[in-house]
Amino acid sequence: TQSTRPQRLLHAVQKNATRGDPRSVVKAIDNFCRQKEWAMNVGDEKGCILDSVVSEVNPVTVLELGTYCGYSTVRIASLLPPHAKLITLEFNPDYAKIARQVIAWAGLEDKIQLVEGPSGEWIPKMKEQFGVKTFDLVFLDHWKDRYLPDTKLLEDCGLLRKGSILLADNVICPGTPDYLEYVRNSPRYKSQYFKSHLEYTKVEDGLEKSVFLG
Ligand SMILES: C[S@@+](CC[C@H](N)C(=O)[O-])C[C@H]1O[C@@H](n2cnc3c(N)ncnc32)[C@H](O)[C@@H]1O
Ligand SMILES: O=C(c1ccccc1)c1ccc(O)c(O)c1[N+](=O)[O-]
Ligand SMILES: [Mg+2]
Repeated sequence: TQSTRPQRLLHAVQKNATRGDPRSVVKAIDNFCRQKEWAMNVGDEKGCILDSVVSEVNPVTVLELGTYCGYSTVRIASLLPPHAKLITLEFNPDYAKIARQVIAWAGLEDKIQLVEGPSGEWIPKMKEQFGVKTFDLVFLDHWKDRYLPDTKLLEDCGLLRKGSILLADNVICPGTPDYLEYVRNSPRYKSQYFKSHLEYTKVEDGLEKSVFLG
């Protein structure tokens, strides 16, 4: 039977990356996506911006919306301090299955909790199920029409505190116009755009970093 792209991406990790070495996993995926098959990981160019924001925030609690194969999950978790935790949400079981194996290859199971299911259902359960008070950093990278409703849900569930950072991928391509309008015009956020390119291409894209002001 024909393999899927996530399966081929996982095989490229198992073939080319060193077990327990997260940066080699990131490198192997970027090489696979540049040389063999494009895939919707945040990628190496926007990934460097992601790295700098993660290092600056030094978060203890991170929420990622949209795991896919775990590329950005591993990239973020590899920069977290010892007792920090990253919760990542993925509602496609086939993608989740691959991501668990990529995360295991990187040796980051202890820092990452992959939760299978839709963000709209799981965000309201964060406090009771995972003992989360608030998130220091949220990486939004799931379907683009969910960025705004899930941001409002995070606010309503009291999961953001003064200084929480939202970092959103793809605000230009494919684009998240309603989200962008909200975080750029709401008095409750201070936003900044980081110009870049759609992963593995020359098409313009960028990340929007928004600080919740409480
Ligand atoms: C662009 S991919 C994530 C890429 C990943 N962040 C990276 O950079 O490696 C988007 C993922 O979000 C998942 N997704 C979309 N909407 C979702 C939702 N409401 N809840 C959970 N997962 C969702 C999709 O199944 C898909 O795997
Ligand atoms: O929506 C797409 C998309 C649309 C059409 C074909 C392939 C992907 C996409 C493209 C780049 C991204 O960084 C990304 O996060 C996504 N996504 O699905 O969430
Ligand atoms: Mg993206």
